[in-house]
Amino acid sequence: MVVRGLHKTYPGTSVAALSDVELVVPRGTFVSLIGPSGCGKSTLLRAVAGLEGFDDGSITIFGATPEEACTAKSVGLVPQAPALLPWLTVRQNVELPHKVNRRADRRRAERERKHPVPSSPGLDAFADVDSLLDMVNLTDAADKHPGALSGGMQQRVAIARAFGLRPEILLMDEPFSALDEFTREALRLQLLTLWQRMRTTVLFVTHSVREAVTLSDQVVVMSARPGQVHEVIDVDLPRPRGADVLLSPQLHTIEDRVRASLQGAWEAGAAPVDLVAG
Ligand SMILES: Nc1ncnc2c1ncn2[C@@H]1O[C@H](COP(=O)(O)OP(=O)(O)OP(=O)(O)O)[C@@H](O)[C@H]1O
Repeated sequence: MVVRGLHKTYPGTSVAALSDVELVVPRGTFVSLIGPSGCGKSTLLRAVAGLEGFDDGSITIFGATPEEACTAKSVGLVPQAPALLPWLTVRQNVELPHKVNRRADRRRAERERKHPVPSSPGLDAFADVDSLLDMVNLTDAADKHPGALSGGMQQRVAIARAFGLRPEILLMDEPFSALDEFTREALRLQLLTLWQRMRTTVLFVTHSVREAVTLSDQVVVMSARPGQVHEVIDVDLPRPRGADVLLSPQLHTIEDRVRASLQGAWEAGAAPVDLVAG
């Protein structure tokens, strides 16, 4: 996925939400977006999803425009609040998109024949709902309705459903932000395990440095006013990332680099553009 020179100013505002944003998310990688509040992370994600127009620049999702990718159902979105259908069970919620869109399933199978996902020998197993539910520890809750689940469990259902559709790119907009820290940590590790099996291309918005570094191949630090890419930091930690990696000094060193970059990004955007001019 490639973003070139993206500009976006919301009607009625004077400062650009996004200005000259450049971003490359290589196929099969996990990339996080992090930055101060208001730097345009959600705007960028929504533009990639085809939900938000932009004034200038381009977005190409493995050869398609966001609108084409949306029509082809090759973009997945996991929002902050899991959008589950309350009258369906967990299993039915995960199965539903396959039932209503068999054509997208066929397109996906064709795409995966052309671009086999690396290091995913067990990928086919995850097309089946039982394996997906098992991966997110929801086997025992398969026949329950969302109302009977905790917030963390509901978000796991949404994540299983999104990965099960195997989109070309999965956009995740702070999916754990409403959860307590303990649940968040557990879900982060489950997402890490799931992703390491599936290798779906992911663009992930977060406010958590720990989350970004633990999960990602690259962390994109954004600055605000206007929203721009401040720095791209490679997370060259080995995968799979087990306890040895997650507790390693290297991980803490990268976290410190991201924190320093965030400080620089905050300082870069701290003086509002219109005040600087005055
Ligand atoms: N619908 C809108 N109309 C006008 N301005 C908007 C709209 N949506 C967002 N903005 C502005 O665009 C800028 C970027 O907002 P956006 O929500 O993308 O930032 P963000 O980095 O996702 O913020 P946060 O981390 O707080 O979720 C902000 O200045 C915000 O006020």
